[in-house]
Amino acid sequence: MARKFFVGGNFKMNGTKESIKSIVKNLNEAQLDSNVEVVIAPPALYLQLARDELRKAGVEVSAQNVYDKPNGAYTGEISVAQLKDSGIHWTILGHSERRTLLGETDEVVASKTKAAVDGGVSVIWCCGESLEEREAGKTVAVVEGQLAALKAKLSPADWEKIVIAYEPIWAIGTGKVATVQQAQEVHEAIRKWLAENVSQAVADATRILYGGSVNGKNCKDLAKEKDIDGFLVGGASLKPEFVDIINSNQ
Ligand SMILES: O=C(CO)COP(=O)(O)O
Repeated sequence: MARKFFVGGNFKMNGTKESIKSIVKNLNEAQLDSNVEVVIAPPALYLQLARDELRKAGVEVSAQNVYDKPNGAYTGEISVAQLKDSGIHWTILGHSERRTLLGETDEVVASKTKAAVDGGVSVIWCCGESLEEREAGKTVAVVEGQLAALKAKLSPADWEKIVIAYEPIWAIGTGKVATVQQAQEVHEAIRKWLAENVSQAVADATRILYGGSVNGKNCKDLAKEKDIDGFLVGGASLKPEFVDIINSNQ
């Protein structure tokens, strides 16, 4: 079954009104492969701005995080309903920066993912191992543990709203991209896990993105791999080369 190539731009805590307008203008004017689904994830404060400025079919705006409670006394948080109310239908969840810097556990990430999906917001769910875990030969076990915590909270139909992003922590923002083989190996393991633990249909349909120092130069080789269905891009999504990454599967 053909999986539509997917490219996400995670701006993280970067950008100003001016720079985000300029990135969106660049996308509006670019020639983008129409077979690719694109989402850009600016900081929460600029979600509405990005949405208002976007004129491009096939490009959507995503949050970088959402809370799992519907409303109430949760200072600083944003609910799924508030995203929907602002026309935002995607969120990233479980990014390693939130897991490591903000202490989000597998269970918290799973609970937020469930809340998003239940509220009709699709999720780019991130997983990945640290350098220490990779060197100890634990990569697949770590990722499978993260997947198992997610599965515990989801019903089988929920997986339709999930895109998985495999982001080895040691490759994020370091310029140290996983080799094509390293990435493909983990993507294949994730797909196998889905087949064995959820269903063959979900394994066949779920997009698995690679993230970690993807740029305009290394994207084409990675995109050729059979289990790499797109990218989650940090630094390079703020630059004009993001267009080359979007078009890397042509
Ligand atoms: O964390 C990432 C995307 O979510 C990857 O970041 P970089 O592309 O900057 O390495």
